[in-house]
Amino acid sequence: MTEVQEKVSGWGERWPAPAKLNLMLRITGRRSDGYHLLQTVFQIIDLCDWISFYPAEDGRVFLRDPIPGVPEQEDLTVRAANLLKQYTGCRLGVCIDVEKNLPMGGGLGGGSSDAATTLLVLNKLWNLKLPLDKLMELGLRLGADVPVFVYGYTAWGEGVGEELQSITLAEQWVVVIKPDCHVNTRQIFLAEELTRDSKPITMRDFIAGDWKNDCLPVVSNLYKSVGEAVDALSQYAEARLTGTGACVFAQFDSEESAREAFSALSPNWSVYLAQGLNRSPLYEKLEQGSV
Ligand SMILES: C[C@](O)(CO)[C@H](O)COP(=O)(O)OP(=O)(O)OC[C@H]1O[C@@H](n2ccc(N)nc2=O)[C@H](O)[C@@H]1O
Ligand SMILES: Nc1ncnc2c1ncn2[C@@H]1O[C@H](COP(=O)(O)OP(=O)(O)OP(=O)(O)O)[C@@H](O)[C@H]1O
Repeated sequence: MTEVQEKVSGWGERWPAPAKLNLMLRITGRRSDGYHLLQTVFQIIDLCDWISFYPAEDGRVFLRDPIPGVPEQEDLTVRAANLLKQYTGCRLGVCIDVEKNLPMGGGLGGGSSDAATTLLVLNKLWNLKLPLDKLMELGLRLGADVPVFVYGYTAWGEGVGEELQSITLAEQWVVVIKPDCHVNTRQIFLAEELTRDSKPITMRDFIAGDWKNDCLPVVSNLYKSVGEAVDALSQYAEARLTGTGACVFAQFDSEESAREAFSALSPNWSVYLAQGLNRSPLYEKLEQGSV
């Protein structure tokens, strides 16, 4: 494929896979299969992994550089591409190049977002024409956080996170601390002391400031550095846990106040400065129509 063809068709381009924050997370019950029923607000933010796709002639799906510690066949991008092939019978191949910026096991949903970007972009590049609801359904098979990234809007989520309704929020600045630990999502959901009977709330309650994350007590008990990060960030604004952690974040009304907290925390913590978005940057690129 020539350089010109790659540019026109979307092959070889860098596609964003943005992170999310769970602005609140209530566990309202448990399904018979053990999965937990949630109420959450997923806010997309502008921190991204970047993924490029290159045609592979022999029908093989492979990574240019596997992520250290993640076996290639378990990488969520490879699983997403293989799932598309299996579901559609498509015989094409792809080489996937993931530029990994988002921390793993941080509750920012990086692996899930990588999977969603792979589903959406390969649906175009392989000309599969699967509708959005089918891509969301396939995404759910890969993880509970994949559907919201396929959906592409900041959203209110229920069920296990697959019943989504877009909501428009202020695109506030956020400071995110990544404590020096990997939280195992499964371990948190298995914890006996986890609150599983929170009363469902309304969007209005959330807007009025009902922001609790039911996982925080369990996570900060098991991972001391999460509690320490909450204390450090609380000096500047109300600190919250995203998902099952480990990342802790706070929102700011101005870039200036966010930068101030970011600079003060940077010497001691791994910190990110970001902005909330109502629409995924992936869709902005998809809608530019280059593919
Ligand atoms: C905590 C959140 O990040 C909130 O956005 C998600 O609910 C977790 O989504 P995820 O990382 O994509 O998680 P998955 O890979 O689907 O699940 C990991 C494990 O967590 C447990 N799990 C996950 C989601 C859920 N609603 N209930 C669960 O009990 C299950 O044991 C599952 O085996
Ligand atoms: N492309 C990928 N990027 C990151 N992790 C991947 C990827 N493929 C597979 N994984 C596996 O998924 C695990 C969870 O990664 P992820 O970055 O999604 O964590 P997370 O931010 O805690 O997710 P969530 O908020 O959805 O719980 C990793 O520890 C890794 O073993």
